[in-house]
Amino acid sequence: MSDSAVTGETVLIKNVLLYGEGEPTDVLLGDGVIAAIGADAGKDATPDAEVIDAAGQILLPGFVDLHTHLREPGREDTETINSGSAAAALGGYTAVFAMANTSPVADSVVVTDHVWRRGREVGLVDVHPVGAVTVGLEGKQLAEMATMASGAGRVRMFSDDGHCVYDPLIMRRALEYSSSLGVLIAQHAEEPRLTVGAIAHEGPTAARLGLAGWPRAAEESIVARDALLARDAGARVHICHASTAGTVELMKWARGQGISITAEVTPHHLLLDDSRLETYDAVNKVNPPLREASDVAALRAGLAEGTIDCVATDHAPHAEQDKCCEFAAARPGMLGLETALSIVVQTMVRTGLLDWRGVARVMSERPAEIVGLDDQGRPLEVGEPANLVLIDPDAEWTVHGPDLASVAHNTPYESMTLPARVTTTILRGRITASDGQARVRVRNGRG
Ligand SMILES: NC(=O)N[C@@H](CC(=O)O)C(=O)O
Ligand SMILES: [Zn+2]
Ligand SMILES: [Zn+2]
Repeated sequence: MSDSAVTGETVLIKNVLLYGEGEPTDVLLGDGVIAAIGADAGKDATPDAEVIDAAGQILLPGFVDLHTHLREPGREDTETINSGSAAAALGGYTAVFAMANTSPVADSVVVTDHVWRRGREVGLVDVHPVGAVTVGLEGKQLAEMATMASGAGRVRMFSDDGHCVYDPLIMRRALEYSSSLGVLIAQHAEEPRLTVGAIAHEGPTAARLGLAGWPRAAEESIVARDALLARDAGARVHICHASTAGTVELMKWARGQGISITAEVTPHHLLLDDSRLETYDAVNKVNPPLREASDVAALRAGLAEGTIDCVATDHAPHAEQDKCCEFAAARPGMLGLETALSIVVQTMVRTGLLDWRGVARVMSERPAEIVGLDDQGRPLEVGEPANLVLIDPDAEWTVHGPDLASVAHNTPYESMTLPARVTTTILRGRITASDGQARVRVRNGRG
C-alpha cells in the first residue's frame, strides 16, 4: 500500500498481553522497531505482513544471557555458534554473551571478532563475545582487553569463566583497567585452593556419597574480596553463577556500602539441589555445584528482591563421553538456553515470587543494563527496537535432550514436564524462532 507508513517486512502480533498485564492489544513491527501498539495497529501493516494470533500469550522484551558457552572455536562436537544460536532463539533470547573458554581461548581480538562475525552470519541472536581477562585463562598476565574492546565485536565483558581470576593483584589490575575502558569484569568466584579435587557441594550429601567437597566459602571468600577490590578500584564487578545463601548476604552488604557489584543466578541453582547427586549421574555435575535446599531458597528470595540482579544460563554443552562416565571424571556444566524461561516460571512465577514484569526485569532489562546494551531490554513502546519474545504461559512441555537444538544433550531436566513455552522470538523485527523451529534468514534481498 503506497500510503503505508512502514516499509519492508512487517509482523502483526494480535491480541497479546504486554508484560502479562491489562487488556489484550495488537502490536505492529516494522523497520526493526515497534511501529504501533493498539487496536488499530494493524492499519499500517504491509499486505504481506506475517500475522501472529497471540491470544492468551504474553509479550516481553527479548531475553539477554550474560553467560553462555557456545564452544566454537574448538569443541564444535558439542555446540557451534549456529546450533547455540538456534537454542538461544528457541529459548527466547535476542542477545547472548559467549564465554571466552574456547579453544583457542578468546583472549585476542582475532578470536573475539571471529565469534562476533559468525554470530552475525547466523543471524538468529546477537552473539556478543566475552574476552578473557588473562592470557590463556591462566590468571598470570592480563589479556589485551583494550584491543578486544575496540575490535569489530566491541567486547564489553571480560571473564576467565571456568577459572577464577584468583590472584588478588591480577584481579585488582584487571578491575582498574576495566574501569578506565568502561567494560565489565565477570568473575567465576572460586578460590582454587579450597576446591582442589572438589566435585560436589561440601555438605552431608557429598560426605555420605564419598564425593570431595566444594565449600561455600570458596565462592564467598572471592565475592567478598572482589567487592573490596571493586570498591578501591572504583570499578564494577559482576559475579557469575551465585550459588550460596552467603553470597546473597554478601551482595546485600556490598550494595549497602555503595559498591558497584552485580550478580547472576542460573536456572539450575534456582531449581535443583544436591539431593540430585544420589544417582551419581554426572549430568548433575556443575560448577559451582548444586547446593542445599536452604541455598536454593535464599537465591530465589535474593532474585525476587533484586539483591541478585538477573538470571544467566551458564549453558554448558558437553559431549556424551565427557558426561556419561564416572562422576569424578565427568566435566562440569549443563545445558540451559531452551529451558531457562520454564525453570524461572516454575521457581519464581508459580511460587508468587515474580510477576511477568519481574521476569522481564531479571531475564532482559537488568542483564542489558549490566553490560550496557542499549538495544536490548527496552520498554515495550513505539519506536523501541523490536527485540521481543512471545510466551504461552499456560503451555506445558516435556524436555527431551535429543529434541533440543544443541549438539550436546546434557540437560538435567530430561523427561521433566515444565510450565510455559516460548512461542516466538523476534530480533530487530525478524522472527528468529517460532513454534519450536529456529528460522534461519532467507536471503531474499530484503534483509
Ligand atoms: N559451569 C560449569 O560447570 N562449566 C562451565 C565453566 C563455568 O561456567 O565455570 C563450562 O565451560 O563447561
Ligand atoms: Zn564459571
Ligand atoms: Zn560458565
